Amino acid sequence: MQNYELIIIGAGPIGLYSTFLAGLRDIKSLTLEALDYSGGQIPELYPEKTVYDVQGIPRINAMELRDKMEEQARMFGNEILFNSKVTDIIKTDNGFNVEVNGEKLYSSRAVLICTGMGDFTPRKIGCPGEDDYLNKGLSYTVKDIEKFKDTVVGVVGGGDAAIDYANELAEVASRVYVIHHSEKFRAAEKTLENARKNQKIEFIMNTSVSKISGNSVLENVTLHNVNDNTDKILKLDRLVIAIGHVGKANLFKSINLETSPNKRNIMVNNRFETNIPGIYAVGDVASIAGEPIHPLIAVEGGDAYMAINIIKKYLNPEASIFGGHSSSLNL
Ligand SMILES: Cc1cc2nc3c(=O)[nH]c(=O)nc-3n(C[C@H](O)[C@H](O)[C@H](O)COP(=O)(O)OP(=O)(O)OC[C@H]3O[C@@H](n4cnc5c(N)ncnc54)[C@H](O)[C@@H]3O)c2cc1C
Repeated sequence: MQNYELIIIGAGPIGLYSTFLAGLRDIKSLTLEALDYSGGQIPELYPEKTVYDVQGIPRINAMELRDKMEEQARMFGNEILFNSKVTDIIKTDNGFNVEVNGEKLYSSRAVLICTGMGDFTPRKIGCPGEDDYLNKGLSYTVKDIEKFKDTVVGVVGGGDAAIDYANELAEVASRVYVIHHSEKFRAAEKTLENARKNQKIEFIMNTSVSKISGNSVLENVTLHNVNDNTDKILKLDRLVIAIGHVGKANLFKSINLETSPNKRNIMVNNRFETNIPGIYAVGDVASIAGEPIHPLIAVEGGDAYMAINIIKKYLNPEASIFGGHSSSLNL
């Protein structure tokens, strides 16, 4: 069995930054990622978008940012393994055994959980036809925007992902319908305002999709108005269902990590410690002292910096909590 000081679970933005920071603090770490690429939500949910709110980078394509984060993560040679889904964490006398893909074991003294929103299982509507038209006009994300050129698209949802997608799709599609089951939105006000001003976007409120139909590809959706109980058919070329993901924070059966009431976040204190000594959590998966963290790369990157310094002190009580300024290094 291979031994490490620290095992980092997840190579999303925060797992990648934690990997770099572990190298910076001279911690022998292994990062385990379920997918066969890094970046978490970036490649899965918004590869084509521009990011504006990372310190010192006025604007950057999300995938370019991911590439730079992976380059930074590899700076000190800390290992990253893909296709390695952590399926269990088992407490031992000296730390933990970490089970990958149901069998292979690695051991470490500490574990940092950076599993974000989990393994990206999309939440389904659950209506007839949903499974039949997957990848035949129906998708849960927008990965290749060119495929939507000159099409009529329906976007289901009222959160950030749905309204972001509607704005993005309106740049290439001929018409975009936002189909939302209520009158209230969870999306950021500015994004919603932009969508409302866009002539190509039409909002269909208080409406759910009750059936998806077509021949070899998706052609129609049946819309059910939840207020007056009427149905109507809408002709579409494509449908994007963006109503969130089914995430469960603690998938590790041998340890009893404290989670939020909805089971989507792991509870940590302001030192990013979970209820199990030696196991830490940071990034979108963590909830600090019961409060949600701002789901932002810059904010959670700062948290990862703190967490790694705290882990350094846990691994070596003689070490200083502050590792010094990176500008003093001569790399
Ligand atoms: C549409 C959209 C736009 C956004 N725009 C911005 C923006 O402009 N600026 C900004 O700062 N933030 C933005 N965000 C938020 C930002 O992407 C997240 O805050 C960030 O991705 C959180 O990183 P993370 O590493 O905690 O989690 P994630 O990105 O969710 O990554 C978690 C990783 O862990 C892996 N994983 C999960 N379970 C396991 C397991 N058991 N074993 C191994 N690996 C596992 C997953 O495969 C994934 O790669 C946006 C998010 C969305 C959805």
